[in-house]
Amino acid sequence: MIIAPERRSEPTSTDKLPGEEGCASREQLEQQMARIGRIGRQLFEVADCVVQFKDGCCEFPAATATQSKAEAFCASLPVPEGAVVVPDARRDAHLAAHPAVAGAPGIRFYATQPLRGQGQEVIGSVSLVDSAPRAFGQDARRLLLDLAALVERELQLQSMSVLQIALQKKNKSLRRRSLVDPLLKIWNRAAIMRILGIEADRCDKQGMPLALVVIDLDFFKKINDSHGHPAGDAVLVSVASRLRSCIGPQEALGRYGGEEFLVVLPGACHETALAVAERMRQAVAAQPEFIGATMLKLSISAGIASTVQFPSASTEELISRADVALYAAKDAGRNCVLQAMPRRA
Ligand SMILES: Nc1nc2c(ncn2[C@@H]2O[C@H](COP(=O)(O)OP(=O)(O)OP(=O)(O)O)[C@@H](O)[C@H]2O)c(=O)[nH]1
Repeated sequence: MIIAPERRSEPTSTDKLPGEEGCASREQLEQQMARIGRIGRQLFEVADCVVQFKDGCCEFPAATATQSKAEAFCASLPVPEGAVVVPDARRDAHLAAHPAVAGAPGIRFYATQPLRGQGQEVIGSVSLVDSAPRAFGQDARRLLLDLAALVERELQLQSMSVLQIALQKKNKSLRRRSLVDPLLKIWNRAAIMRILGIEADRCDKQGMPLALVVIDLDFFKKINDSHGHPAGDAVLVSVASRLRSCIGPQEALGRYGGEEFLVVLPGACHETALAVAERMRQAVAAQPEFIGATMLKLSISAGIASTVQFPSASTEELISRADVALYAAKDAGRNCVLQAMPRRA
């Protein structure tokens, strides 16, 4: 499915395509971890429940400047490979001399459960800290294991979100590539036709006119023949950019064929379309193009058709009417704009 982007005139990398919503952020993860901390505190009736991660293990900060005393205490200890329970830190050979145990804030109880990544590697821990010693039986140990599993599950969801963001980015870039002409950076034929269809429906429903302009570069073959295809490409790029500068954000410019362009002007009657096409003609003719030291005078011919003149015409018929006008402009000597005329009965 081709999706018509919101900005019609100039497809840029900032154009938002539908379905490009964001995913879970680091801020969301921090909120989830804070929630786990609250659950842990309530569940175990401890002063603190700290979730922390080893450096580089996830988006969550390993340590912050604003960490609490309990967080600083947990961060100062190595993350163990298995569960550790210290009912009274004063009686623990490793912790008794720790400044946060020997001095303020006087930590007594400490229990920690490692968090594991999908490869079973230890990536962090969930720890309980309290200022009173306490017993920590099998049920409590089981519950702490469950809490750790909950955190691990949240992290898995987060990494899936990160994957999803990467896929969305890739998808967006693929979609963009399928809509934009790689050389001229304007809508390609499929995209401009899709835009024309959408705008024609919208204008019809809202009782607005719609006009289109078909444009062809004059004597382009000569440029290719005399200066080579790459020089011809450069001329096309410059012409596309000049044409694009003549339209507004709700109007669309696309490459209809080799050196043929289609401009969709929603809400425009044929006078407006004539003015736009004339502006484009002047923008191309006003300044010559240089290929090295060689100066090239460029010009375009254009044909216009609008639903004001052809109220019941399909989009295909409008294009074909504008095409006829374009060929009349070529016959009239080129470098001019003509509008399609309804046939006389
Ligand atoms: N360099 C380059 N040339 C292209 C591209 N697409 C189409 N062309 C060339 O555009 C030229 C179009 O030639 P013609 O259809 O004869 O038209 P023209 O020479 O512009 O003459 P008029 O339209 O009658 O004024 C052909 O030589 C194509 O090869 C492109 O992407 N790059």
